[in-house]
Parts: sequence; structure tokens; C-alpha cells
Amino acid sequence: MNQSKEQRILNFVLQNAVRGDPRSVVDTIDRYCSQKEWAMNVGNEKGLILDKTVEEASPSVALELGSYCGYSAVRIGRLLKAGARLLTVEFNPQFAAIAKQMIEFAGVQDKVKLLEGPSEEIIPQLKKKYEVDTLDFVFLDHWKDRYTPDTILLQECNLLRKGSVLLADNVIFPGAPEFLNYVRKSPHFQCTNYPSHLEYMEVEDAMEKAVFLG
Ligand SMILES: O=C(NCCc1nnc(-c2ccc3[nH]cnc3c2)[nH]1)c1cc(-c2ccc(F)cc2)cc(O)c1O
Ligand SMILES: [Mg+2]
Repeated sequence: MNQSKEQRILNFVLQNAVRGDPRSVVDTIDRYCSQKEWAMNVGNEKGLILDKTVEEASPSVALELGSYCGYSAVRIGRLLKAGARLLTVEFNPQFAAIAKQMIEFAGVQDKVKLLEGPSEEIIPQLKKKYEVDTLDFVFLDHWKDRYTPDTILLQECNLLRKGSVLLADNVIFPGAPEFLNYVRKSPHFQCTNYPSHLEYMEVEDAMEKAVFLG
């Protein structure tokens, strides 16, 4: 049975990156996806915006929606301070299996935990089952039509506190117009747009930061 693209990306990392070195895993995925097969990792250009936002937020507890191959989980995990943790949600079992191996190879498995299931099921479990009080940082990179309902769900579950930082990928391409409209109109969010490009392409894209005001 021929391999999936995600399996090919993982194999390329296992053969070409340095085990335990998150930077080499991220760079190796970017090399493969820019030279051989495009894939929907956040990429290095938007990845630098992600890095800066994570460093500024310096989260103790972070959530990622949409693990895919684990590229941004590794990217975020490498920046977390001692004792901090990232919970990353993936509902596609094939993607989850790849992401888990990517996270372990990169050596960030002590900081990053992959939760398998739909975000609408996992988010309401975060407090009780995963011992989360509030989230300091949320990276939205899953299905674009889930950004708004999940942002509302995070509020309903009291998972955001004054200063919680949401960062959303792809608000231009593929686009998340409803989410932009929601957070920019809401008195509970302070928004900033970061123009960029679609990963590995010269197509316009952007990330949106929305800080919860309480
Ligand atoms: O669909 C995307 N990302 C989402 C994957 C995912 N990985 N996991 C989930 C999940 C996780 C928990 C969930 N719970 C409920 N739905 C869920 C969906 N979704 C995506 C697509 C593109 C893209 C650009 C240009 C094209 F021509 C085609 C595609 C670019 C990007 O940067 C993306 O992030
Ligand atoms: Mg994305």
C-alpha cells in the first residue's frame, strides 16, 4: 500500500534530521515541503510570527488546535519554559500517529501532549480531564470553519483569562472571514493582523492575534 504524504514527510525527517533537535526537525520539514511536496505546515515565514507571539506570551499552558504532522507543536514546544506544557488536538488518526512520532523524534514529548479527537469534544474536557485552569496561549490551525465556534466554546468553558493570546493561521488563505469578523467586532478581544504568505508559496496569507480582554 503506497505511503501517505505525511508518512513520507516523517520518513524524510527520521532519515535527515537530528534526533532530539527540534530546530533540525522544523528545518528538515520545511526543506522537504518547499522542494518536494507541498504540505499544510505553518512554515517558516509564518513560523517566525508564531515564535515571536509564543515568546512574548511565555505561556505556562498552551493549546494548539490542528496538529497535522506536528510541525508547529515542535516549533512551539521548543520555546516553552521549564514546567510549561502544550496540548495539541488532532482528530484525524493518521495525522495524529505521524505527529506523535514527530514530537518524540524532536525530543519535546515531555512538554507536548497530543490529544486525539474533535476539538468540540476535547475543549470541554480540558479543565477536569487535563487539569487545565486557564489557557495562556491558543494556536488555531485546524478547520477554518471551526475557529469561531471553538473560540466561543473556549469562553463558555471559562478557559480564557484576561491576557490570553489567541493566534490564528490562514485568516486570508484558505481564509477564516467569519472568525475575523467575530473577534474584530467583539469588545472582548484586542486584535492585530500580521500579513504574510501561504506556507512555501507566494500566495498572500495572514495570521490574526486576538488577546482576550476578560
Ligand atoms: O486545512 C488546513 N488545516 C487544518 C488541518 C487540520 N488538522 N487537524 C485538523 C483538525 C483538528 C481537530 C479538529 N476538531 C474538529 N475539526 C478538527 C480538525 N485540521 C490548512 C489548509 C491549508 C491549505 C492552503 C491552500 C490549499 F490549496 C489547501 C489547503 C493551509 C493551512 O495552513 C492549513 O492549516
Ligand atoms: Mg495553517
